[in-house]
Amino acid sequence: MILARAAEVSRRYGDTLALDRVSLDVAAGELVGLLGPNGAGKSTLVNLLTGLRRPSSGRVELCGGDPRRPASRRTLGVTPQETGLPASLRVGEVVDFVRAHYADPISRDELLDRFGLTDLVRRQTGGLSGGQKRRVAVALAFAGRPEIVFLDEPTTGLDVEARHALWEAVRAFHADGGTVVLTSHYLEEIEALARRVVVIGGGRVLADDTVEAVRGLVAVRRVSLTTTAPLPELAGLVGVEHDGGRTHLLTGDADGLVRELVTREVPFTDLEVRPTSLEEAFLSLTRTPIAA
Ligand SMILES: Nc1ncnc2c1ncn2[C@@H]1O[C@H](COP(=O)(O)OP(=O)(O)OP(=O)(O)O)[C@@H](O)[C@H]1O
Repeated sequence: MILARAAEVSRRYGDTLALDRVSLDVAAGELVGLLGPNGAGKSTLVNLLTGLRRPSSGRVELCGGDPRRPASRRTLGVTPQETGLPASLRVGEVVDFVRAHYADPISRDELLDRFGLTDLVRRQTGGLSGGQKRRVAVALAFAGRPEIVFLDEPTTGLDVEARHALWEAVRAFHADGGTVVLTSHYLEEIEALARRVVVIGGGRVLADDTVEAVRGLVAVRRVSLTTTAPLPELAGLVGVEHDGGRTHLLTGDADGLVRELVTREVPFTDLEVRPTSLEEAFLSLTRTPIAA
């Protein structure tokens, strides 16, 4: 059963095309990571699928209906990228307030325990640290025993220990049959939780595959050299850039590329091989057509 679906969805904000004909199906029981750099369109996609915004064109569905209808959202839990908690309420009071919206909520103690918040139950949210607030915001998505949860960058601002505790809670929800869609800038984070990763860049789905396959796509290296000769056709190139007399070759197999440069007798000086950032890897993916 498909719980969330985007079909050829585009979304514009004025002149900005935030999503460009994106299609995505999330089946019940899946844990899907949306990976992409800043401004890729991840939050926009989450906002459309959770009914916070309308697509400019295309269709979105949540639990078989229009996400903007409250009935479709009954079994939905969301933690948006930014949340505001009522500063003067205690953690326990906020949890109870959210629980009160649902017919069969999880018990307060269980929710607090799952997210390691039991010690904070009497603390006013205004006095919590950024990481503590984030953990409360994520926990609230689970208050109504949702079938599907959308978590937009859930671990932003969390230290390593808190991040791992949160991953554990998400894994437990998923192990019980829950469906999760989470966004992240980090493949490592998605790898820790999901098998399926959807890479979004420039408002498009660049890849929708296993974490292992995507790791191969984004493990791009930059081989820089100075040469006066025109370059022959080289295998495995995902991008070429020129700047100030230097040529930068982006490739998934730097060793193979260097071997090829040598065997093809390309004259070069000042060879340099370095990893690209994920951001650069995404840019090269955006420029290179990738078989979906
Ligand atoms: N309300 C808005 N008004 C105008 N432009 C917007 C709005 N929301 C998003 N955008 C633009 O749409 C594009 C996609 O933004 P979005 O927030 O969906 O990306 P993202 O992948 O979630 O990025 P980040 O990782 O930085 O949160 C960006 O160019 C952004 O500036």
